[in-house]
Amino acid sequence: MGLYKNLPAGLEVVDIIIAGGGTASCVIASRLADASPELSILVIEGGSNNDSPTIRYPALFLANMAPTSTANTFHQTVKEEQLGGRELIIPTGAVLGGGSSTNFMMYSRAQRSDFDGWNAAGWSANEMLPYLKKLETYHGPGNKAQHGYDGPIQVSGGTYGVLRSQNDFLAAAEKIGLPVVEDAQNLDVIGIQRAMRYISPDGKRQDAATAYLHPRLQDGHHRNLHVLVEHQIVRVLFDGDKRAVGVEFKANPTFQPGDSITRSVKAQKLVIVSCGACGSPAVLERSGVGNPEILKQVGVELVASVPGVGEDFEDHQSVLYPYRSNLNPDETLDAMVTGRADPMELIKNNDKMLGWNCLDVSCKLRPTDAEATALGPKFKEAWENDFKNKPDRPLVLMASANSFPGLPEEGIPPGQYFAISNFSVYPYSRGHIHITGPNLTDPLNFKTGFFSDADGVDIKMLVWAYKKSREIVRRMDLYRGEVPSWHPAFPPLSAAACIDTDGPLANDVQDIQYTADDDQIIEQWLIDKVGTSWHSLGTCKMAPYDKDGVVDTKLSVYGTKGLKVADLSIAPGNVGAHTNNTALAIGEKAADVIIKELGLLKGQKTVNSER
Ligand SMILES: Cc1cc2nc3c(=O)[nH]c(=O)nc-3n(C[C@H](O)[C@H](O)[C@H](O)COP(=O)(O)OP(=O)(O)OC[C@H]3O[C@@H](n4cnc5c(N)ncnc54)[C@H](O)[C@@H]3O)c2cc1C
Repeated sequence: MGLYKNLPAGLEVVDIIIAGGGTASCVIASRLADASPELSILVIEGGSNNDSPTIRYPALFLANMAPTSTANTFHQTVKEEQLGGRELIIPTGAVLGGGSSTNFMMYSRAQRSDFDGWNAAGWSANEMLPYLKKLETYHGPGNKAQHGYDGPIQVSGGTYGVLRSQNDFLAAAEKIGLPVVEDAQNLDVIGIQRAMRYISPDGKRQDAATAYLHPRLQDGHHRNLHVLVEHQIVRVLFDGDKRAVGVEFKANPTFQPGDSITRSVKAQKLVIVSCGACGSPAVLERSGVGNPEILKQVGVELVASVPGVGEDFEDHQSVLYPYRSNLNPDETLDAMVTGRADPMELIKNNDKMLGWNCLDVSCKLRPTDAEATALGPKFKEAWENDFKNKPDRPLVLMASANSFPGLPEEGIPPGQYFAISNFSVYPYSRGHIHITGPNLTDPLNFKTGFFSDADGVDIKMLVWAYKKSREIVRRMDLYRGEVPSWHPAFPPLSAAACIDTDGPLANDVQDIQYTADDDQIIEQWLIDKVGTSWHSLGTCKMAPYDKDGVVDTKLSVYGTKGLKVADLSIAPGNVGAHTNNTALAIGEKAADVIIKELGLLKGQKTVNSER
């Protein structure tokens, strides 16, 4: 099997090197290996193999968020002045399969206007839909023409779900006029649906390493596909013609502390950087590709002046709100999260709850015109420019989770909780991520820029989301009040004050009337609490060079030869979705682009050659 912890002899020269072994990378490596058995491919992943129960069993996903976990990298930002000087922690996947191995498994696809808005030849929604279908075997409801039924990634409800809380949420949302739909993942529709997940019908996580790479590493038909784990890319190597000819890499000291040797491997045809939106800019900059001024400051010799590298960082900006409930212990993940249940026992008993991520409802929502107007003139202007005439564009995504949204060390009071996550999907704020030195150990200069938009529109998105989500929850039968320390601290006499109730509210629940003071309290709360949705993108944009672009529509890096970037960093605009699906689709599309460029078709069909 071609999976190694140390590079074996004989692999000093390959055809293609893929730097990073995450979501998009696993797709690209697998499709290229299918296209040509002669093509030698080496994936170099900084993290370990993904053979851990906390990855395989969906219900254990929060274990990967513990600060001691090696499955994620916990990037630290600079002090963000607009957030009261807070330093944020932004986790990204750091294991074979990348984010797809550690994410929360919410199945969610971008909207039609997202791909169309990228304005990139070959990447429109109609051109991307075949890739979205190719990657999945869909077990959910909806129009069959818009889903795939024989792809590597199984999308299903998994082995567990709580119908009572799903029905309760849907009914409460309908009471306030929100649209409930079968399938909000068909590119065109928004609304509230029973969640589908990257979980197989028999309850296993569907990460890209498990679904794409491992079967090929084991089937005996892909002998030229090689994967080196536990090694980090230092930089890409170029010849005098600015052609990428290989990479320098080192053992990751977390896994192999005694080895500090810098090694190199050569690529005869192509180097593909696929280290994610928080990793790819650093690899390019250490290689001499980036803004000349930044590279000069950090002592890296310039190879290609590409000022867009590391700019325009975007994420979805998020806050989670827990509520008390009358849910039963077998209706939440709280026992597992607090350590009251032993995961090893559940595994031994093949417990169905293991095939559950506790996120049962998924929502893509937008305000009415009147609600948009009530959020102030600047918000109204943004609404009219960017949302009003694009009815497929949600303002926020919301999900309901049957669990307390924290780790045991955060002191969860005993009980059964559910939580609402709210995040904005098209924020106006931008951040950046750059190196501060030429070495892997040099810290990053990373700023999310959350809530830094000049017109203060981003914060209003989350004000609207908070109020709307509370109105849904207050109409649910299982609602027993807010967990006050996790909600804005409204004064006790405010109509918005948190409550503790023994039963559901009476039938004729009226909307809370928030005062100007209440609104201010919400905004301050958001400044104090806003964090990541783990959906980083846009730092090596596919855009014209003079618009901060880093790659062209064939994913080739400007000013270089034989070098591509292929991961979520290339997304030139945000998506109204959790981002895993878009990363997988970028992988599928990138593979087709490369297969055609290298002339590997030999009678096989790529998606677009079928059209
Ligand atoms: C905690 C969390 C929860 C999420 N929840 C969801 C969800 O429920 N649904 C959803 O749709 N999306 C979710 N996402 C987002 C989604 O998983 C990511 O957008 C997606 O995985 C990004 O794919 P990528 O290929 O761009 O990068 P990644 O998958 O992050 O891959 C990058 C890879 O490069 C490696 N790497 C980085 N630097 C180096 C280096 N120097 N050398 C070698 N290797 C390197 C990393 O270890 C990683 O494996 C979540 C993400 C996280 C982190």
